[in-house]
Amino acid sequence: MNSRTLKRISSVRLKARSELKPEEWEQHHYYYDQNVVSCFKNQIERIDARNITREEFIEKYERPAKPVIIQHLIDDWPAFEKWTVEKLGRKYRNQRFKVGEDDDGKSVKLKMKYFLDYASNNHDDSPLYLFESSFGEHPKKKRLIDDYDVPEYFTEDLFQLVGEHRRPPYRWWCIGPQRSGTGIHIDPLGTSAWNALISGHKRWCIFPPSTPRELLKPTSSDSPKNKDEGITWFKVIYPRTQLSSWPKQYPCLEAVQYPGEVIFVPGGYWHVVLNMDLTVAVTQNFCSSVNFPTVWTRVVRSRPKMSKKFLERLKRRRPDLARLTEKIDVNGDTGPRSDTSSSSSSSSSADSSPDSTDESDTESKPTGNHQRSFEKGDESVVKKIRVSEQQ
Ligand SMILES: O=C(O)CCC(=O)C(=O)O
Ligand SMILES: [Fe+2]
Repeated sequence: MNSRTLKRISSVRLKARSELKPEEWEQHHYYYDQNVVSCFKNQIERIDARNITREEFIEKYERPAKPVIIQHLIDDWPAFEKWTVEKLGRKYRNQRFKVGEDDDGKSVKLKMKYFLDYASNNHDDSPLYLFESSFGEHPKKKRLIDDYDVPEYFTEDLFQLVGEHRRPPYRWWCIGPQRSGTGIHIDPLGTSAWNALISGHKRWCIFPPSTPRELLKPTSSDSPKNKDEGITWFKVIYPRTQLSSWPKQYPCLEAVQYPGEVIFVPGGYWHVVLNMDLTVAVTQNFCSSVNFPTVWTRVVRSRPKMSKKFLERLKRRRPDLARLTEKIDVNGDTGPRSDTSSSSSSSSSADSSPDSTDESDTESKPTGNHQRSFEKGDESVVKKIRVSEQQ
């Protein structure tokens, strides 16, 4: 690493992971372990988008909630030419991108030129991960939007109805150094996701929604300072999933995602990701008419203000779904929540108080050393909630 880079990285490391002393970033020597960044499993079904229409995809995969890797869905994206490390380093050289959050929930940012130097020249156990959700609102970074299109299978996007400024964050542009990743989690608000890989390789494990969190989540005794990191999961939990004693009803689906492939993660599924080499990807979460009943329940419970606006817009634009909300029992069980704190099963005050603000939201998108929140505008809110959840 260049000495300027090192200087910037030292300061960013301290802000993004205040619990780690400088020497603790490399304490496990994972850099020297080739095993964790290798994978020969291929347990997630693959399909070729050239032979499957949107309607077929919805009936065969989205409705039955089947995880699947889709080939040839994004072959025409300009991103394959535009998002090479060289070109990104030139076009966005001095733009600052989010690589983490500080203890107050504020974004920690780093210029592209420093991040790319760090990404290819660090020995960290779980390196910083560039995970940017607000590129759409930024004069220069918003040029990234021109380089991809939402794939045709995923074009229904009901949160669009509440407006760009009111909807929860929904798209993330990601550059992951080797060994960086996303700890085990369920995506927020019952949303499903697609994740499109432009370059590099991602190792995925996916588990059914019914898998008990106690089986899947590393604890502080497994790894006192790194329990939420993707690599920690692969070191600590993954080996257990491969034993004959692992419960058969919670199968581990493991696969490598290759460049050009899009993975579909249905709402409610647990998933964990490790970047096997330097990756560039874009991912979006969505509410469609298929996952609408679950998402609606979650929105009413944790974003009461947004749910009112959502219903108002649905009445005008999707009266069928507006009528459907009357039949949904929002107090019923919708399976595991998306929060990651092991102690938290309590519901937010929003559940019972219609006047409470959306700030009581407990649905965040927390992963590894980057916490992706589903809150817009005030990132500190999420941190506040996460703290209060753990009390
Ligand atoms: O590519 C990754 O790191 C996984 C991202 C993910 O699961 C998420 O953003 O929810
Ligand atoms: Fe996710």
